[in-house]
Amino acid sequence: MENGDTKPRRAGGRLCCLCNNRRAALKRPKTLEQICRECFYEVFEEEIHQVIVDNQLFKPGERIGIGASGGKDSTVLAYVLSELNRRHNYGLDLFLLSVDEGITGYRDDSLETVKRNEVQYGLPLKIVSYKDLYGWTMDEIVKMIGLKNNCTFCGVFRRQALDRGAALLKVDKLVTGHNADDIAETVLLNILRGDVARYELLLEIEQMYCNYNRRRRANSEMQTFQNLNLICTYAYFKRLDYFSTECIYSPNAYRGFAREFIKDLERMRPRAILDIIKSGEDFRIATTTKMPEQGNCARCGYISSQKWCKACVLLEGLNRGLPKIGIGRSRGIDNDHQKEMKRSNGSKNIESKQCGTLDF
Ligand SMILES: Nc1ncnc2c1ncn2[C@@H]1O[C@H](COP(=O)(O)OP(=O)(O)OP(=O)(O)O)[C@@H](O)[C@H]1O
Repeated sequence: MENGDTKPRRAGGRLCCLCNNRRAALKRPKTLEQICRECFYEVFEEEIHQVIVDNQLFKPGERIGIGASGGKDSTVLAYVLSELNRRHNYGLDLFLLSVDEGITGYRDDSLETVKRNEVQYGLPLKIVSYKDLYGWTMDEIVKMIGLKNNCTFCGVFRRQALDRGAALLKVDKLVTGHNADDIAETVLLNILRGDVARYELLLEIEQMYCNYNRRRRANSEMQTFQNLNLICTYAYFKRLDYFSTECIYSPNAYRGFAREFIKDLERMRPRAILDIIKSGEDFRIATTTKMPEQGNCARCGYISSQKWCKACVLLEGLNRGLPKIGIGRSRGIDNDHQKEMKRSNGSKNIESKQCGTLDF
């Protein structure tokens, strides 16, 4: 995600619109009100609390995993959730869950931040690694396939690794720190790609709160996301300990363009991001459009609309030295595999290896 660690702009010498007492420190994009730091903390935290309550996201006694990358969003999420859990007596058992993709000089450093967060917030931490789950680190994958398409491997493996880690922790739900900017980018990118099926699936998956329901992500009703600038401001004012370096393997120019475009729009109209998300939510797919049917991967059991899930397809390609299998639009294992095997004259049985070494 974009590094937005800019110092928040001062809102002149005006008084806070909410308390009428302290000096205003920033402007809220939603209401354009000038507010002070203390009122900002309260509004920011209570907005999240309200969404949790309105959508009955959690039940007392539940075990909740927090996807912790060490970045600002998940650090703010972990901090705010543990504060709210205490303040409002949610009665939740919170855990940090990190995925080590095996990216030297990036993830190893950010994991050090998460280890400090473990102590600072008193939340137990579980780390699962691509090496243990799939037998490959991202460093090794990039060595084999180069920089092009490496984000596809990383994204697919991470999504599944988070689910596997959640199963190991026996959590009832997994929450991630996707912010409003991430969601708006995804809405825009999928419209630009004309990929409606993926669009719906991503909207479902890339929500700040995903209900974790063993091997299957249920539809979440959570539809409110905090804006990236506000998250940066919150982390900056609160002096939270987070890691803010960009991944060394993520050139992803197309997403970068969408990000810059959205930022420009936001500068002109602060509500732009929320409006893009709203449009995404209101977007209805024509009933004549064929949607993928969701089932389970025949090999590892993970949620999949194809015979094999994307992670198994990609992993098979890596293990066979045919890493292009499964890259690009999802046409299913049979199609991709046949093409790649034709090219390589291969004749091995595709269903020969298990996906990863850990079971659900
Ligand atoms: N390696 C990881 N381990 C655990 N959770 C992760 C990991 N990478 C991403 N996530 C989860 O997915 C969310 C969105 O991912 P994204 O790639 O935008 O994260 P980031 O920019 O590295 O960090 P952040 O979103 O925390 O600022 C994160 O907030 C986090 O909850």
